[in-house]
Amino acid sequence: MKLRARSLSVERRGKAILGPLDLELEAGTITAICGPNGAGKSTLLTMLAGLEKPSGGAVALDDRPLAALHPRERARAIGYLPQDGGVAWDVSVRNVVALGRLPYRDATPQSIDAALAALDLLDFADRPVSSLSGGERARALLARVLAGEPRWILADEPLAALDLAHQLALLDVLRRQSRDGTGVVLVVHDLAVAMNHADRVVVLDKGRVAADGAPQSALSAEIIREVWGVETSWQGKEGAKALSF
Ligand SMILES: Nc1ncnc2c1ncn2[C@@H]1O[C@H](COP(=O)(O)OP(=O)(O)OP(=O)(O)O)[C@@H](O)[C@H]1O
Repeated sequence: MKLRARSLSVERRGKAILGPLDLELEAGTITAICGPNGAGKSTLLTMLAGLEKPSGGAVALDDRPLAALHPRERARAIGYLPQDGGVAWDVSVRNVVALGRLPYRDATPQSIDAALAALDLLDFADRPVSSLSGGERARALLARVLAGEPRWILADEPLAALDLAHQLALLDVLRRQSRDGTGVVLVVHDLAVAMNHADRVVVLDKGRVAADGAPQSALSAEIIREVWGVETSWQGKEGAKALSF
C-alpha cells in the first residue's frame, strides 16, 4: 500500500510554500518529516491527508487520487492528528475517542477501549475532556485517531505535549501499528526521535525535499548543518543516539 504525492505544490497568497515535490510513502514503515519552522511540514501532512486541494499535482492512495475518494472512505483510510488540535465540545474522554469511529457509524467498544488503554487513558475515560492537562488531552486526541483503526496515521508533532514515559509508550504503540502494516507519518522536531525511531526521514527545507532516506543518511551532520545551520554530531549507539551541539 502506498501514499504517493506527484508534482505536489502549494501556494498561499500567491507565494509558493511547498514543492513541486514527489514522495512515495510505504505502509508498514514509520516516516518522520523533519525541517525548520516554516519548511512546509504541516502543509505537506494536510495534503497527504487529503484535507485540502493542492495548487498543483495530486496525492493518491494506491493509485486512487484522494480527491476521488468519498470523504468517509478517506477518513477510514487516513487518520490525521493536527498540530495543537483542540476539542470543540466538553464531552467525556470516552466520547472524544468514540468520535474516531464516526467514519464507520458504529462505536465498537473494543477499539475504543484498546485506544484508551494504548494511550494510558482508562482512568480518565469518564472525565470531561476540559478537566485534562494539555498532555492528557493530546493523548485523548491521539486515542481518537487510533480508535478509527486507519491504514495510515498522519500525526503532526504528536509527541510535543507528552512527558518522556508517554512519548516512549506512544512510539511503542506506533511501532506496533507499523509492524501490523499501518503507514505511520510523523512530523517531529526532535531529531533524536527521528534518528532512533523512524525507518525513513524526509527533511524539508523551504518547501523542498532536502534529504530523504534512512535516518543515518538523511540526518547526517552535513545535512543538519546545511538545513538547520547548526554544528552537531551524533553520540551513542544505534537506536539510542543523542545529538550533541
Ligand atoms: N494561510 C497562509 N498564508 C500565508 N502563508 C502561509 C499560510 N499558511 C502557511 N503559510 C506559510 O507556509 C509556510 C509553511 O508553513 P507550515 O505550517 O507548513 O510549516 P511547518 O514546517 O509545519 O512549520 P513549524 O515547524 O513552524 O510548525 C510558512 O512559511 C507559513 O508562514
